[in-house]
Amino acid sequence: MYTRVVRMPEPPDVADVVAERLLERIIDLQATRDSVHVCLTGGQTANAMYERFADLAATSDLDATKLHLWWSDERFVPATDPERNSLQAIERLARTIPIHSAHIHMMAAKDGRKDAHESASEYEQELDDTTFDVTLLGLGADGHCASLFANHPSFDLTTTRRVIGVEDSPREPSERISLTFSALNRSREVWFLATGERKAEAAAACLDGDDARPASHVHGERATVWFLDEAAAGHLSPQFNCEL
Ligand SMILES: O=C(O)[C@H](O)[C@@H](O)[C@H](O)[C@H](O)COP(=O)(O)O
Repeated sequence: MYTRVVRMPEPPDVADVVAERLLERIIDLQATRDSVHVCLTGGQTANAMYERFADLAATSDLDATKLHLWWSDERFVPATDPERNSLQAIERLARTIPIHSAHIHMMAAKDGRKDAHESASEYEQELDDTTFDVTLLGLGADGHCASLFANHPSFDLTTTRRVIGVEDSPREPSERISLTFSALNRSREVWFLATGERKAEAAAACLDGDDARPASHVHGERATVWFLDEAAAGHLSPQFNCEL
């Protein structure tokens, strides 16, 4: 298992490079597999990447029938609320990619019948023993990833639950559903995406293994790759050399 940093000049370069590499990886895996499982994230950096991925996919050999999409976290709001991470990703990806609706594994929306905890249990069943081929994660300026926040009950390294309901999130909206560390770490590769100076301190701390930051505890079984623009890479220790 290795950790690598890929540094690029500007935020659009992060979107471009991650989209190209993700498409290439999925197409490679599809040559030998009936299903490829990608776990998506919310956030502005990821949204820019989904736009780019959709553009590239339109003229690629991607086989949408073999692609499964999952989410690392969701904002627990009504189904049509544009704040939903899944809606933001799907509206961008579905522009060019005809993904099977049965392969779009969204977390439940708030419908007044089940709460976030019950919905988390349902997602845990749907997840079953899935291992993600690639898990994408945004990084909060406080070092959170998915909806696992520092100094908050969601930051639980010992839970055996794989999906949890999150209340009183320090970031709006306050109710969420999140994969836990045990589910996120069931990924062959974890790819963090972060841009902007606001993320620089957290990115450096996580790469230095600061235990107090949730994102420090997420690693791919094979690889953990941090895709950063120069601003987000501004505080990294010298061992994380430039590489594209
Ligand atoms: O629901 C959410 O808000 C996210 O899943 C969250 O974990 C996000 O990925 C990071 O906060 C980074 O977001 P940005 O890329 O927008 O800074």
